[in-house]
Amino acid sequence: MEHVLSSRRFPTDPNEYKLYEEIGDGVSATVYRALCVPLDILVAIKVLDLEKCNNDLDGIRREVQTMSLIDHPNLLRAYCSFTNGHQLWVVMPYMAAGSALHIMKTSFPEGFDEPVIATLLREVLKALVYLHSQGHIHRDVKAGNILIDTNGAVKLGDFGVSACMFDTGNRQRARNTFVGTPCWMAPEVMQQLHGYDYKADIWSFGITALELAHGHAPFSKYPPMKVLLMTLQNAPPGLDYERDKRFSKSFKDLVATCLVKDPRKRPSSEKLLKHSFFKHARSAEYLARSILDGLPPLGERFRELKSKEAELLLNNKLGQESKEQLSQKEYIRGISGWNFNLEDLKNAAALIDSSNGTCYLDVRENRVKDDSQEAYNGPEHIYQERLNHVASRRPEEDEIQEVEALNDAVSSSFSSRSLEALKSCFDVCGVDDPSPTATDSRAQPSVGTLPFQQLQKFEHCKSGDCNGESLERSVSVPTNLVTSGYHKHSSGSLIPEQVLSPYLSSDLERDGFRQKNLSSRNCSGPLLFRQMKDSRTHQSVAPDESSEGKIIRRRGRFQVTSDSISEKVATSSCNSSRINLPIDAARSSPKLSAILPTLQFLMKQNTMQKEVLSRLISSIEETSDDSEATGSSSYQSSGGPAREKELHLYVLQLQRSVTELAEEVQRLKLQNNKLEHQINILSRKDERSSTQDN
Ligand SMILES: Nc1ncnc2c1ncn2[C@@H]1O[C@H](COP(=O)(O)OP(=O)(O)OP(=O)(O)O)[C@@H](O)[C@H]1O
Repeated sequence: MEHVLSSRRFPTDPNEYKLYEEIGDGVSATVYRALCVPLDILVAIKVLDLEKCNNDLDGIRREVQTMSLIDHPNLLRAYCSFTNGHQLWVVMPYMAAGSALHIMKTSFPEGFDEPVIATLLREVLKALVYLHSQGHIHRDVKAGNILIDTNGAVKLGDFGVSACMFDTGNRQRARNTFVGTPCWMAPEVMQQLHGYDYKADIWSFGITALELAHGHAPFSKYPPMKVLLMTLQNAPPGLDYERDKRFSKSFKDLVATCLVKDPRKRPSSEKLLKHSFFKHARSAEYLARSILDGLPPLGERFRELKSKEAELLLNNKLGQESKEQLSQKEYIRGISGWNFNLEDLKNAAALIDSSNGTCYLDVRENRVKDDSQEAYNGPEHIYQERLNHVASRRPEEDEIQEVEALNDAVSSSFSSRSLEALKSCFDVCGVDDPSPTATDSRAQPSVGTLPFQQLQKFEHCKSGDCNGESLERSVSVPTNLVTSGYHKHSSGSLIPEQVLSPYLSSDLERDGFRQKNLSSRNCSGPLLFRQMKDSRTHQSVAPDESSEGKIIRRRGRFQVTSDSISEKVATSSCNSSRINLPIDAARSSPKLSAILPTLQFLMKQNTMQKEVLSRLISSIEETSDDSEATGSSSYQSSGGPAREKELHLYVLQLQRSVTELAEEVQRLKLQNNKLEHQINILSRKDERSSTQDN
């Protein structure tokens, strides 16, 4: 049926659709049930406000193309997409039962039974196997994105047109209102120390399994900051052998297999599909029978959820909203957003109420404690948890220290922008377009059918400075998708040096790949600024013209036009697209533009020095331990007091070095904080001046 539908031409004129009720909303979009009038087919239309994401149309175009190449029965693809005024409409199959999250919220608040979970997860996993084999990372696997049709068909949705936007545009401005809960995010994505790859989806898959089992994701009641710290510092969540008696050993094993902190130790999606747990999976009819029977219509359920949310908002306005409710509200909205801002998180940290005894940070061990987490952990983790558990409440000074330590932990865990993480970012396109050719993606018919011209027009009108060449550049991007599976692609705006190829299995391969791709990566999307790796980056973004490509400055972002784009320039353009601060500053004052790169460079240096010093300290400590051990044995054998004295002196010397190094670390930390503070002031100044300009 779907194949028949997809071979039909869906109109790209909004007047040909009749919008009915709202059936969903996310961070960036509202989804409606609608009728395609000429075809007399019910569809779902995702409506995105392009005006709110003024700086990533290129990303959207790119994703529209990517989406055109996706074709799998378990993936929700688009019939077509087009602009309507300042909106982007994405027309897709209507999944009448809604998302697994909506179904749970309505009828299964405690989670589904195992055969249902196995059936849902198997279908999702099939979609992931396909995506990964195509070189994509979904990055937003969660119950809210598992869509179900009335016949029990399951599709993984949300390729995050939204995500692109919120990486760079409105999200950043609106972040105080919409900071998602990072419950599904893999630790390596949060840290961004060594990059991440398709294994990040496996982690999210494991979290989704827990979500389907309990009715909510682990830590979902906590504010984002706490979730991040718990994910990073605690043992991975899991099914508890006591609490989750109703689940089989194989389910527990599946979850434990996915939720391993080291991504290299997680299985591939293909391997996971062979897990014995999926023997419990049943048919689509079974699913329809067991969870869809008697469900109220989707629109009605959605309205109910919205009114719950409105209630929470009202409580919030009255000043009675607890942090827990806040987080829950975001959860109900189904926000996951791999998109975080350090300041938001620090603010969230400041809000953490450690007095309730449920969660606190052990300053000595730098770990977040959570009474509830035990419930999620397998027995092997519980001992560790117990070790860290401090039963009594602590005095107020300790609490202040906790927040400071929390901030410290965050600063050391994340690079300054590492939490502006990435989200899945597929867009959709007309499925009735002929396949694009491998050799010339510019000739892709989707460009014609899809509203690239409209998007281009839109962008042109908005910015008034686009010469259209950048459009061509973006159009050429997905060629490698078609030509080879060995190119890496993620479903969204990536940090290419951070996102690793799904095909690289060993560490060696990964490292080699990362090295290689530092210079040769595809930079078509909004990328994270690689801090001061190349000081020319800054020089190249300042002028409006460069020798190697025309750089267009647009609302604090830069774009390189296609003519004679060298990779270097493209890289700097992409990178600079994320340097909100320096670029904004540059716009308002040339002096600031001169200072900021230096400040950032210093910050980066400090971080690096901190790392080197920490390594030095630990190696000195090791040496010191060794020498102590050797010392005592030689003392026993020789019994010479001279030797003892010598060793004692040596130990003292080492201790002094350690103290000095610790002081140095402290000094650098302080310096770092000052710099961060200065940058914040400058950025605020800049914001003020740009508001005045406007
Ligand atoms: N094709 C569809 N049929 C039925 N319901 C849908 C469909 N697409 C989306 N929805 C509903 O709308 C909700 C929001 O859609 P979607 O996740 O695509 O928006 P979003 O802005 O990208 O959200 P987020 O970024 O928060 O995940 C979904 O959780 C789902 O409940």
